[in-house]
Amino acid sequence: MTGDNFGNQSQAFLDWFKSLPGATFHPDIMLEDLRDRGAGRGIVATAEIAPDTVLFTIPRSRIICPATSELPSKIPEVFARDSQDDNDDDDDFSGPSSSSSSQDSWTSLILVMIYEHLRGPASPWKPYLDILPTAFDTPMFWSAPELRELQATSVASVVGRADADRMIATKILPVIRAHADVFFSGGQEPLSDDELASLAHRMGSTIMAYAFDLSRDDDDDEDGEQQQDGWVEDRDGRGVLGMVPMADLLNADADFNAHINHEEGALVATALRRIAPGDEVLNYYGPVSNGELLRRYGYVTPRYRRWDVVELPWALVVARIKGQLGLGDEVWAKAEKKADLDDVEDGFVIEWGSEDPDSMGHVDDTLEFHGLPDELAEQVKAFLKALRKVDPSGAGSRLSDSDARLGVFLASVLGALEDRAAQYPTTLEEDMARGERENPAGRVGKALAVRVGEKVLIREAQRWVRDKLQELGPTAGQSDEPAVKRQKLRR
Ligand SMILES: C[S@@+](CC[C@H](N)C(=O)[O-])C[C@H]1O[C@@H](n2cnc3c(N)ncnc32)[C@H](O)[C@@H]1O
Repeated sequence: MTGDNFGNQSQAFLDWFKSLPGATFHPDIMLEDLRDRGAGRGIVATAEIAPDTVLFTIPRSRIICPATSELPSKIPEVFARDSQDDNDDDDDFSGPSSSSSSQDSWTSLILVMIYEHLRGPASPWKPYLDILPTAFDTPMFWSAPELRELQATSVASVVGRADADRMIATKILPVIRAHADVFFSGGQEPLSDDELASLAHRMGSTIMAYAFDLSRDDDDDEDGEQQQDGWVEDRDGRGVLGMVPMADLLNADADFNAHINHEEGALVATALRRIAPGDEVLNYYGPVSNGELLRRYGYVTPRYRRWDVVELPWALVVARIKGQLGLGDEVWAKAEKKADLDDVEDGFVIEWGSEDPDSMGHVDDTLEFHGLPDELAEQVKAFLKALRKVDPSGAGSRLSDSDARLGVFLASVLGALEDRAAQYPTTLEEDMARGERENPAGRVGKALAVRVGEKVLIREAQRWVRDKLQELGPTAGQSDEPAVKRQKLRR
């Protein structure tokens, strides 16, 4: 694309990066304009790259964080150590934030980023700050009609705009107002509250999509090998957060070819496998659903569907068990008391059960439903056991053998999944037809992709349950739903 400053800013950033003492940048990679596929800037290989090649190195001293910015030395009381030790409510930009004035790793970095931004050319990170985004596609910035397109998806209830507004009002604006001489030291006009709040939103969203968790130590992961616990995402929003120039220019997918090693003095990007000329160098943001990817990063990809999730409320399962066994509230309450569970989970996560990427960053492309959560089965089992005791001649008499109990469990979950699907105002078929008819671009297209992904997951979970019911025999769970052969889905 021509006629804008995009290429010049990329070049200025690259020149600046290469000039940093201790930084390295492999000659066979380059920054690329990927806006035509909605991916901003990215890094691509210009020649074949061998596995384990060091792609670039960022000295820790060049990361933007409270330890490297001069801001904490100017307002030490705000960054006092003991106020940052408390990470309990250190959720993320849109998550719950304590009402106290103490700063956490999110708000500390937001303050640092605002300070460095307001310094303009005086900031040592100016060429880097110039290429960070000013607008976002995360639902935090969507209009009401756009948000409605998210329907009953997992992301709809966790957009977090109000929490972010509250955090900015209680932890960011008061600090800037109290230290206006520090934040506006260049003699510029102080910004209004609205301007500052919008700047804080911008920095918070940048951190959400770009910052790295610097407290992660993967010394034993120096060769990019899979760690004992599997792949760890680079940004989990806890610990010490920092903005890592160049590392955060890597886009990501569920199938990826590069990894950022957190070494003592530097962060080092290495190739996990051979990268062909023209291929994009891709990082890994963790096994997150497309809904979560949209919430944090503002994009979706077909491959991330493998980690999609749907929350199944316990109340839907309970309603189906009660309906099936003809139980009133009173008997159910007695069973609940009898079951005497420490915690009754009020929802369960339905997911495909897909594997993590292998040690070279590969995932296979099949989507296959692997089963219901064990915790859901355990909780239903505990209630059915209790029912046998509190209502032995009624519901209990229909729960005497294990197949009967399994049938009730499966049929209830099948019904609950149907009720969960009905919470979305449109069906999967309607969504797919709309996708084919309109192929909507932008935010509406992303919302459609998230809800189609969730509805396909529900449909496949239903197929799996029907198969299990079928195996139990024709009368199991008194389901009159036809059995449908489970199929493997291909991307
Ligand atoms: C860490 S940054 C990566 C660099 C970014 N492309 C840029 O131009 O600054 C993360 C952001 O890049 C974009 N991104 C990352 N991976 C992507 C992908 N596979 N497809 C589309 N956009 C992607 C999203 O906007 C995301 O919020």
